Amino acid sequence: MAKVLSGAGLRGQVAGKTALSTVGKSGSGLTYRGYDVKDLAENCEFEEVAYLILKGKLPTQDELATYKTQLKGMRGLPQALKDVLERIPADAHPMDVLRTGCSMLGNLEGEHSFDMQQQVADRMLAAFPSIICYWYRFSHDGVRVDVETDDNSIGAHFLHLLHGKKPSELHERVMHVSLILYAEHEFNASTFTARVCASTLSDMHSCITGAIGSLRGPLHGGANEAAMEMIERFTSADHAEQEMMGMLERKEKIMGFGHAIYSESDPRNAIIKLWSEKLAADVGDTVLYPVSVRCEEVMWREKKLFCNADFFHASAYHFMGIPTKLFTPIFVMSRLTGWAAHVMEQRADNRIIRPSAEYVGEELRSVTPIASR
Ligand SMILES: CC(=O)SCCNC(=O)CCNC(=O)[C@H](O)C(C)(C)COP(=O)(O)OP(=O)(O)OC[C@H]1O[C@@H](n2cnc3c(N)ncnc32)[C@H](O)[C@@H]1OP(=O)(O)O
Ligand SMILES: O=C([O-])CC(=O)C(=O)O
Repeated sequence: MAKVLSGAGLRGQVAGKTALSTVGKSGSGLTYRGYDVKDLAENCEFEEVAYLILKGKLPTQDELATYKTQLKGMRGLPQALKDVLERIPADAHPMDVLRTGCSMLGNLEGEHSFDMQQQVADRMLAAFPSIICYWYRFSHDGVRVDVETDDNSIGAHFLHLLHGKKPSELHERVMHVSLILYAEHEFNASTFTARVCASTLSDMHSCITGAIGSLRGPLHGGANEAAMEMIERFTSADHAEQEMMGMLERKEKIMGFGHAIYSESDPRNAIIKLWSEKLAADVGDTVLYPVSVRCEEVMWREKKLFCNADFFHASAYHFMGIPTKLFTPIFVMSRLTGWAAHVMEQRADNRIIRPSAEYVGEELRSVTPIASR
């Protein structure tokens, strides 16, 4: 059954054109520049997909090697940015840290001309894991990490900085898959934020800073953290079922379920679920994965609501030892590619985005002098 795409929230309204992705249109559900996300997640590294999204085609072996070398060389952070990160308290939300980090980078290395847009996007792609881990390790462990690692991928760079050691092959592969799944999703709220900002001919850092703010909310990217906070309260699958039934009765919103566009499933879920299962076996988990599966069963049985991309990401990240509050920043490290490509697409065929509002306020009236009010 197709989802009714109308009503509030601009649902179902075409707000522009894109050649970047299709959501819920083709049989496969999600495509990036014509490639099925499942195909990409099975056969590619994240850097190949970033190249596809940002530069328009899948790279050759040589192009990929050059791109990865280029990104590796851009991992360092200017001292002024490190100084700012060191002043942000440990109890700040990491999404706020990234928002500030991105904005500060824009002050230090601004996009002075749109000719710089590719280079600016690549720089952010390389620097965001450094920003988040530099702050996290300094504020939590008192360590000033050397962010210029020689890791072969963005995911490995992130895990290495976070844990102080190179990740296993399994963890590096899961990071590739996760970053691929989160990379691009048409006119979702954060991407639309970036495009609105781009439509004023603003700079890339402003567009991305705004998008980070939109992604932070629990109805969007923040749902993976909210899902984790929920599932870790459940001690068994039966306990999960009992609690979920109560939440549904109380008409509470359950994070990690439902979608604005998809009607029956989110194609990213089956992929990350499989990796979560592998990671559960790897760490010998007997609680969190069965709890997650039961949540999925209950929500479908009771409400015909399905897991979106965020739900099984929660357990997968947890099994890799990633602290919950860093879940949504990983989403940023990936979606940055989609945001930046949408900014470029908007700029290439721009008209300022300025919709109209239906006025529901007072009729015209005159001002009563202040002494008589
Ligand atoms: C990567 C991502 O950003 S994916 C989305 C991540 N967000 C979440 O997981 C948050 C939880 N989910 C939600 O809040 C919603 O499903 C959204 C924001 C994703 C989509 O919102 P909408 O398009 O407005 O949802 P939709 O129109 O399908 O809702 C239909 C009904 O199902 C309910 N519903 C939808 N999702 C949920 C949920 N997760 N838990 C409980 N009820 C839900 C709605 O409240 C609505 O009920 P109503 O008609 O009585 O008001
Ligand atoms: O498309 C949406 O509304 C939300 C989403 O799944 C995403 O941004 O990945």
